[in-house]
Amino acid sequence: MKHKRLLINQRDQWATGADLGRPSATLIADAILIILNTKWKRNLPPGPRGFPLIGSIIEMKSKDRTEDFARLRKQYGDVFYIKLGLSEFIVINGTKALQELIVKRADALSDRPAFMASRAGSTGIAATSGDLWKEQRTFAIRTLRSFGVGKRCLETQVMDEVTILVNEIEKLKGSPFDISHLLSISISNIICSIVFGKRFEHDDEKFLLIMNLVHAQFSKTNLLGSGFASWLKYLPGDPTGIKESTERRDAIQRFLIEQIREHRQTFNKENIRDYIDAFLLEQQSQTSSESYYSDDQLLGTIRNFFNAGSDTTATTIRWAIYYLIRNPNIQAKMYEEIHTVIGDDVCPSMEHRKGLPYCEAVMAESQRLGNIVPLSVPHGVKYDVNWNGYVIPKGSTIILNLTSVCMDPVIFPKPKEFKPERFLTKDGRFEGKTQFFPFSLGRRICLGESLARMELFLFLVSIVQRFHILPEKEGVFPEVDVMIGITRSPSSFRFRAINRN
Ligand code: HEM
Repeated sequence: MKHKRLLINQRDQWATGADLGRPSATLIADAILIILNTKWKRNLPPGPRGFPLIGSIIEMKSKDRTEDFARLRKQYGDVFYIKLGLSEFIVINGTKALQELIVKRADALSDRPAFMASRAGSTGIAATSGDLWKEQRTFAIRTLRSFGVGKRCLETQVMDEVTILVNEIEKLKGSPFDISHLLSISISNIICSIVFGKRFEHDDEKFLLIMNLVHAQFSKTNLLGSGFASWLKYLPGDPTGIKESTERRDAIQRFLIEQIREHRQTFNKENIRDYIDAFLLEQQSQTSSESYYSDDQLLGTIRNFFNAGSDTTATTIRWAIYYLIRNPNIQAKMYEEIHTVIGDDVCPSMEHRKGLPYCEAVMAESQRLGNIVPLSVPHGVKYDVNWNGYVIPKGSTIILNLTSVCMDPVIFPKPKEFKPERFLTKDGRFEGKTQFFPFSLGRRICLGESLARMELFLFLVSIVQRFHILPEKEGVFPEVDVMIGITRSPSSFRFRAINRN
């Protein structure tokens, strides 16, 4: 009702302006009215009025888009329309609207917007749409599963990396350090083993450089900016960071091309070692020249796995460590549970998960408050969708405001506080709230979710089992700046890890 009333108000205002027919009205004013009336006739969801060419760019006042969207949501409701530059966006807020649109209207709202496809060269899984995306996603899920993803057998591989990480931390003998590099190499090694069939050492300078580029790609890339202001790349300088982002992407790509070349040289169809081999085998079996299994497609897909599979999980664990240092009582409670259920000498395994509801709650709360992918990844609209009397227009870009869920005070009272208990029932069982989607929802839901959940559990529980994690200086809690790109990540911070024995 609220939306409808607002829309009627807007219509009234616009109609009044048009009816006045002031003789002094300039050509530009006429053009504005035509554009505004066009919006009205299309029956779009309510939203700020905007100006020709720039749309409502002036509404984007904060460094953090989610703050702008929260303000606009209060004004226009859960689903609002905003034009930024020449591009049209529909921002979806709150559990109910996200489920109604992204899940129930999945057929129309599961594409990617055209600007993403052109940025990523229309290859891979994350930026593609239609039959190509469906085929590649299905192949990816099947193949990842055949290499253990979603199964218990992957646990040994993850635990090998956990053990190496814990030993590296041990070598520091409690002196302050920043875990970012160690963690990203450990986490990345898991997806590298599945995709390239190899892992990298913690002191491998070349690989560390690539990891830094991946982190910068996620924490600095302004995906929305490139959606509505791609023309800025033609201006001198690099006002939106698009050029820098493209350079990073090319450097990562050179590393990946090297991996593919090595695989081609040693490929043996009788011994399929990893994802690249599985793809090459499929490529050979394809007879049509229109095959979806092109070289570019292989590169695009492994770029998705390598990027998405490395940084997101490592960032989540860094948030969790940050919250545990700042909340010593919660850390103590988490350790107590691990100590009681697993003990200090047995390695954690996925089997322990059910017996560790408090640890589960700490992880869920770290994902919620860390809010790693605040606006998910934009979706595209395949055809006009009618929703609550409005039209979600074909060709517009959908923003899934996942922050509106993580920070919803009705689902999560006092949302800015770190309170794992909110994920526990009265009798202490873990209750993963169904209205909470850190991995997004609908057909595009993260395809690495089960791998990420396994990594989060085994890494975090192992770290807390072995070490008491403390601030760099006794009694001075770390403070971080929040870096917002595709992901929301903490700036680097140092802490001490003291062996509990
Ligand atoms: C805590 C860790 C992770 C989080 C929070 C996360 C979150 C997300 C989100 C929000 C999306 C966008 C979904 C949408 O478009 O609506 C996504 C997509 C994706 N994720 Fe993850 N992710 C994580 C880990 C991983 C891992 C480990 C992999 C490795 C396989 C992965 C692979 C992908 C891929 C390939 C897509 C694109 C899916 C598609 O477009 O069909 N992610 N992820």
